[in-house]
Amino acid sequence: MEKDAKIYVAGHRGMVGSALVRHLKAIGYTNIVARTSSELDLRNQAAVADFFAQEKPDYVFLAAAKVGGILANNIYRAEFLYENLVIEANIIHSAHQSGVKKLLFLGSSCIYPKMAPQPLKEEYLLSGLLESTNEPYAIAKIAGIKLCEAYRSQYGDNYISVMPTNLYGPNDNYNLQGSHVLPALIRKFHEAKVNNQPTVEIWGTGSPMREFLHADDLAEACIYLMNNYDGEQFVNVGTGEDVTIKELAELVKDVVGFQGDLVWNTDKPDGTPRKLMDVSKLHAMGWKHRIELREGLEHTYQDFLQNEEVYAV
Ligand SMILES: NC(=O)c1ccc[n+]([C@@H]2O[C@H](COP(=O)([O-])OP(=O)(O)OC[C@H]3O[C@@H](n4cnc5c(N)ncnc54)[C@H](OP(=O)(O)O)[C@@H]3O)[C@@H](O)[C@H]2O)c1
Ligand SMILES: C[C@@H]1O[C@H](OP(=O)(O)OP(=O)(O)OC[C@H]2O[C@@H](n3cnc4c(=O)[nH]c(N)nc43)[C@H](O)[C@@H]2O)[C@@H](O)[C@H](O)[C@@H]1O
Repeated sequence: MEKDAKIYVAGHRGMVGSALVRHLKAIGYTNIVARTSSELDLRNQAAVADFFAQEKPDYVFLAAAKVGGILANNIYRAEFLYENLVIEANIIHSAHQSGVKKLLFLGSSCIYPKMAPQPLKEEYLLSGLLESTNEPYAIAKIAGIKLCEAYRSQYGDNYISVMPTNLYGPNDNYNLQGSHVLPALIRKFHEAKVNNQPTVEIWGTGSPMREFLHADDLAEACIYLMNNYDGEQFVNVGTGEDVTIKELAELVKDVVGFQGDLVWNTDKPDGTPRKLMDVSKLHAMGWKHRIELREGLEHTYQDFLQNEEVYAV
């Protein structure tokens, strides 16, 4: 990307979008265009088309989506499918119509079959049934990958797709009903500590395994790929290391300093048993994550403490 290029970050206020804006500005990209969802509802096809016709961005990072954890995905199935389909379709098509040079679409590790071999290689896509709790979201993300492939095939558009693993970091979602596990545990252990509660409830059995990448690492990887990768094949982005939910809970308990006990609520779903990304393609290109989980957790807990009144609404 040229330093004076006009870069549109869709979803710039979100965890990933805000990390992208931070990193882009830090390395000298200052011509960044962005709109909040109240300024531009990306579900509105005509409004998106008008925005692209007016702004004509050179590059697009598509980090806008309806995002949530296992419970939200399983409850709001129609919203997760419809909103993510419409947002990605509107942006990808308008990018084509306005002549965007390059677009990076953000998918998710949930696109892979529930029981695929581990670690997950990009070629495992569509080789088996999906995890039911987030199938709508996964189908929308797979459609986004296929849209980018189809616009490249038919029109020659340079649209690439990135599949991140579970993410965490500043501006994460700390709403206990809608969030992912890591921010939920930070909030639960913190509130139990300050309120002297004897126990903290953790969902599921604790046996599923998850990989966690800090949003700052993801932002760096996305900028790296936007500047260095023009391939059709989507690319996994992760750390290549995972932990059980039980190990994660013990780690967050220790970082937060909660002294009580864990209580497992097995009425809540475990979801996919494991979804460890094979990141050998990305490593072969020369990029590797830098923030290890414990260090990332310590930074993220400090960020939570500094922004609790905003995050813990
Ligand atoms: N979080 C994860 O663990 C994870 C893992 C893998 C992949 N991803 C992917 O990474 C991307 C970013 O995720 P995130 O965690 O950063 O999500 P997030 O914090 O929830 O941010 C999503 C952003 O999308 C925007 N948005 C949603 N609906 C919109 C609409 N109708 N019109 C305009 N903007 C809309 C929101 O804008 P406003 O703030 O202005 O409302 C928000 O800033 C998504 O594609 C997600 O699927 C996330
Ligand atoms: C990356 C995301 O992965 C998501 O799957 P997934 O990792 O299971 O989503 P999470 O909500 O992070 O749940 C991961 C695991 O943590 C357990 N867990 C334990 N305690 C909690 C808690 O308090 N809150 C939450 N949320 N989980 C908890 C949960 O049961 C599940 O086994 C997909 O639903 C999304 O679509 C997206 O793809």
